Amino acid sequence: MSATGSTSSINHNNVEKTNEFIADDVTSNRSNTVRRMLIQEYRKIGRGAFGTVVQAYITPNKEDWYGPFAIKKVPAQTEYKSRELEILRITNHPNIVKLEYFFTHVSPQDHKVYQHLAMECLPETLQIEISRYAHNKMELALKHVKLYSYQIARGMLYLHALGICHRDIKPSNILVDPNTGVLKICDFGSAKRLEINQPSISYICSRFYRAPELILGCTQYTTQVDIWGLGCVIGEMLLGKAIFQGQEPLLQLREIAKLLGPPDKKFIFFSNPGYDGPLYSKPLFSGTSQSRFEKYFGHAGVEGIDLLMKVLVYEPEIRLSPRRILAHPFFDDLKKEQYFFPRESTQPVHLPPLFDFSEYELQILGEFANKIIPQNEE
Ligand SMILES: Nc1ncnc2c1ncn2[C@@H]1O[C@H](COP(=O)(O)OP(=O)(O)OP(=O)(O)O)[C@@H](O)[C@H]1O
Repeated sequence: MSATGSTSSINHNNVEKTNEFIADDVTSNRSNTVRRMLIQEYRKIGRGAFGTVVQAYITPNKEDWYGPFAIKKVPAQTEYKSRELEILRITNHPNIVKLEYFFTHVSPQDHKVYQHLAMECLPETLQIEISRYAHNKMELALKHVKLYSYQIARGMLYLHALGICHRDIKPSNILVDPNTGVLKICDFGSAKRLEINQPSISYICSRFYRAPELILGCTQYTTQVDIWGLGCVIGEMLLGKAIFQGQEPLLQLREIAKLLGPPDKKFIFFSNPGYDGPLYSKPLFSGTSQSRFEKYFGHAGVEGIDLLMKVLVYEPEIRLSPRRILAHPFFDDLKKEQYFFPRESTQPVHLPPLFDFSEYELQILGEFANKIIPQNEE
């Protein structure tokens, strides 16, 4: 992992740099100090709708090197309002990607100003991890599914308590280190602090992971839209592919109805009284939705199926909250065992810290803390 904020021990001189420039206003997110620094970029590690992400090291004096960082570059002035910097500056949690430095720089290519966010760098995304297993016709071990799902829920517990809704939960926005089992939520480009009675746009979130109320055009949604995304991500880890693959926006609801059954008319009305799209009110399968969950997610065991059935529900108020998810028996194994086996490894590795809750988290958890923290850690 990265030697962030301190001198890097990694010899990156034998890796070929792709770009180098000086930035005058590099602000440290930890200390708020502003310094002139040299930035050396090594390779592109991501490209998204709004910008590119490169791996880079930075130095104030060419002797002390910091990094590697993942530097996300996004145009500084656009019509689209990104609250990413604002949100990353206030978050501090083991399951949220850490912002280390930020600065602006004019691109020599298009002469536009780009915001640069230098974050801790993790080796992979959950999307790559899932597709690697699927490609080899293998399943992600249930222990890994539990480990990753738990950490996403813990990150959400923290974000949602701050009122922050991520609004784009999907496997490519979840970073993982498969060797240590550590997971961090990234990409706060769509995130927003939701306020009661303040409308927000419903056209957010990538299609396969959109909560039903968003599909219906609800503008008074809550942070529970992220919980739907978490359910989709858990399902995808179990199945090896996205569980609801609608070919167009409104067909997405049909895919959901194929697993959950038809949406209730009341739910549709409360989501958006003006909705005039397809209702999918006829059952699309025979038998119960429980039997559908069992068919698709049988290998998640009784507890896994129970958790998914309580997370993937139409009504956001009934969908489990992050603390109820953390307290679900599906995660009991993580409390009992101390080790896991990373992919293709026969050497057990200590699980990352999962119960080192801060005072703030303990406050949010309230009486649930007793159900979540293993007895021997209290
Ligand atoms: N801290 C990081 N460490 C390692 N890789 C990262 C990091 N941050 C981003 N990436 C990589 O860059 C990709 C794009 O990053 P990000 O999702 O933040 O950009 P985006 O422009 O909002 O993308 P999208 O439009 O796909 O949501 C990620 O999917 C991931 O592969």
